[in-house]
Amino acid sequence: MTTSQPYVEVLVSIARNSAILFAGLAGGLAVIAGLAYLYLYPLQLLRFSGRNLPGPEPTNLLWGNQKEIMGKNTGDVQTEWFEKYGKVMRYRYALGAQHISLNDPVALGHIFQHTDTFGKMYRTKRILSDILGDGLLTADPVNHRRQRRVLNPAFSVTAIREMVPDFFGVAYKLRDAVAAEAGKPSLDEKKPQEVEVHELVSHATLDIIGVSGFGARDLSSSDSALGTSYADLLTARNQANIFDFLQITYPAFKNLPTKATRKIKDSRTITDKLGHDIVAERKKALEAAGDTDTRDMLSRLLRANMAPDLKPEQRMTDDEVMGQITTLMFAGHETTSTAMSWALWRLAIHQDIQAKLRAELMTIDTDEPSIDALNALTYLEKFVHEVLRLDDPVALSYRIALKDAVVPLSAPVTGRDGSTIEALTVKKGTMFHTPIISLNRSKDIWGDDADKFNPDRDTNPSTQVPGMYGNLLTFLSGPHHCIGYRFALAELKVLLFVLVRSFNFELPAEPYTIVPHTLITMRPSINGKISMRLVVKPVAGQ
Ligand code: HEM
Repeated sequence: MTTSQPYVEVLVSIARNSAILFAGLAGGLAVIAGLAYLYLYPLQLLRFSGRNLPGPEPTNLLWGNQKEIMGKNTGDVQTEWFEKYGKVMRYRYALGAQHISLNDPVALGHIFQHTDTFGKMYRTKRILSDILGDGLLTADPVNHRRQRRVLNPAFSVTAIREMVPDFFGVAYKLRDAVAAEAGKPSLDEKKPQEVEVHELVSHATLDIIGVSGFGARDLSSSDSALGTSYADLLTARNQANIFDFLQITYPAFKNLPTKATRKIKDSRTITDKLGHDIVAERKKALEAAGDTDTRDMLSRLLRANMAPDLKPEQRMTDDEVMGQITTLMFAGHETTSTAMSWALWRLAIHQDIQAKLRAELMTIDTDEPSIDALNALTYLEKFVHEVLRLDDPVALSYRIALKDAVVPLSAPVTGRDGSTIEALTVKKGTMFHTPIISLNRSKDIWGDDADKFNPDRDTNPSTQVPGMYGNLLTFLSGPHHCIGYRFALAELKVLLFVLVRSFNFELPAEPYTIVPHTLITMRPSINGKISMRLVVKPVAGQ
């Protein structure tokens, strides 16, 4: 026996044990991978009620079709798929999630109408309620009905008519800000000065919601504590990372203190405190004899909430009232600034349309027409409609079946197995992906030139769409339809009236690629940064 023999034995034994360990690990991993595969694909598919529907095959086991969806502008890939597979299809999201996606007006109308059967998804509500609190966007169906009833008078035709002078006040400030930027010398002498219009418009829409929403002037100013804490909330939301998404999807990650959640929590504390002060102050103003400045939405809401004929159980709590402040800022600010920026972009591309619109606006002989006078301008109405059709700021919505249900269809579809599907029978938990923008761009509804920007098109197509406005789903339909749609239309018209009479909007000499960047709204972006830069020239004689 040599002295090296024990070492050899030890080495052989280590190698044997390592091999066993390695085989064990590899086996364990194979079992996990097998279970993951079963979970990600066959099990999810088996449980899914839309498995017989046509649709694209998943291109990746883990991500399903999500990479193709994320790789294009929102709604574009779905629009292509609807043309290929029909108005009702299924596709797969990350981690095996199966979605039914619809472009059928009858099915969409049914889903948006029946809010007790088809609700908002938990994760969407969770993102929003962390930021906004207990407002209309996040309320469950029973509280939603109660809140909506109290809020309705604040959005009536009369209420909007009375708010329009405040819209003009902000619009003329915006005009001055645009003129100041346009008048600055260009940093590059070969190019005319460009104006960052999205930022300026965004300040204006925040100021409009501040003053018309709750009598708070200059929300966009850095001196406004509420405006600043709200801006911090949005920044934190935009900085959310993979851990934040895990928190939303999997409750186990709920208490993980990420940078974004900490920032949201801190800003919420400030926003809540300021919101409380605003509510207390508006209540006091309402109770004070002779108070006349109560045309803002919060005052109207409080008045409706304090009405003697409203039963105590129908009233909103103070927290709910406060939740409406952030909800209105959020729902009413980014949406309209996005629509307005895309409107200016369309004008810059189509100089003929801009000239025609300006000619109509110039026929008005006052600087502050009433909303009725603006509504009588037919080309302005057609232009706004076309922007809201093609450049719809809220391009997508989601719903989940809260119970087993049957969804009617406008026409039968052929299943993968060749059978005819007259109506969709879905199980509780089925997720619906509803790309609003695809219906707005549907060739079946708007004709072969549906992709073309054409304000002169007939806004009354033969297929009726169950939307609140102009056969579009832009403001959705049913009990959750946008409560602010009249407000938004009036605001867009006032801003266009002031800006287009004052300036000509043009594309930069070397146009940038401006693409929609979707995070709830489809804001314009240049090279990944939210932005829209245009050349702005004063209109002669103005
Ligand atoms: C062009 C501008 C706007 C667009 C495209 C738009 C679009 C929408 C859409 C699609 C929804 C439904 C979301 C869903 O349930 O999935 C919605 C809801 C809502 N919008 Fe708007 N909106 C706009 C402007 C406004 C304005 C100006 C306000 C307030 C002043 C506002 C307040 C709200 C509120 C509070 C809700 C929740 C309604 C509910 O669930 O009952 N929106 N909006």
